Amino acid sequence: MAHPMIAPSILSADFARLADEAQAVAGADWLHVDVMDAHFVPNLTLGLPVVESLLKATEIPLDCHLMIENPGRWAPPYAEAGAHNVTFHAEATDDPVSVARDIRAAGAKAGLSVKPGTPIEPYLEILKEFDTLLVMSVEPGFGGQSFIADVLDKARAVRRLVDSGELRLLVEIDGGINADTIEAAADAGVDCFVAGSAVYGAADPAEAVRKLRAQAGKASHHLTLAP
Ligand SMILES: O=C(CO)[C@H](O)[C@H](O)COP(=O)(O)O
Repeated sequence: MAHPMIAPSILSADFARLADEAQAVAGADWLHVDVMDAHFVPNLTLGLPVVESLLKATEIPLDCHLMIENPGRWAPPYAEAGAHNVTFHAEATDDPVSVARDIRAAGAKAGLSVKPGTPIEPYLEILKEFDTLLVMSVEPGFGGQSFIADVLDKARAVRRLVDSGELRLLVEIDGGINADTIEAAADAGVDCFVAGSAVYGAADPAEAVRKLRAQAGKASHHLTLAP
């Protein structure tokens, strides 16, 4: 049985010390990299050059979350650079399937993300083209926001399809994940938990990763897929 996966979000890290901040969470499953373009979301973070440098600085697989417009243009280079996952937003493109195929062809896992207000039903048919569904549990753009529990219905719906064998992908959640919220998300069938402030705001980020993973492991749902 695979363990619950924890993906610390570098949005809450010190951007001047990213290599050290990656080292500080050495036991994490993935390092979640928030790419924001100040258009799709009202914040600006980092882009491909920083991801290329991070790839040289850490062995942790990079989970690149593109909160950007025009992912068809910008997503494949992250895959070519060596990112493990390249996730883009359903709301940012009219043709998510071709973006997913381009990401996979460039050698990465493809992820689809949905904002809290975006229903999952219109996308269920195309999820077979993806390796990960990233359910946003805050409005994308900023760390440190409160968890929106309503989105767990989307995780439950997709988990049912995975458990019944109709889909094969990881369910990931991002936003407001901490000691108070992670068990509810795990119970809903989430496989991978992104946590920014709960990890990098802790005195010992590596210990925070271990504690969150142990807490998620207490939930009734058990993973069936390896990462
Ligand atoms: O994608 C994000 C925001 O758009 C971040 O990954 C997310 O909010 C993590 O931060 P926190 O755990 O503090 O909520």
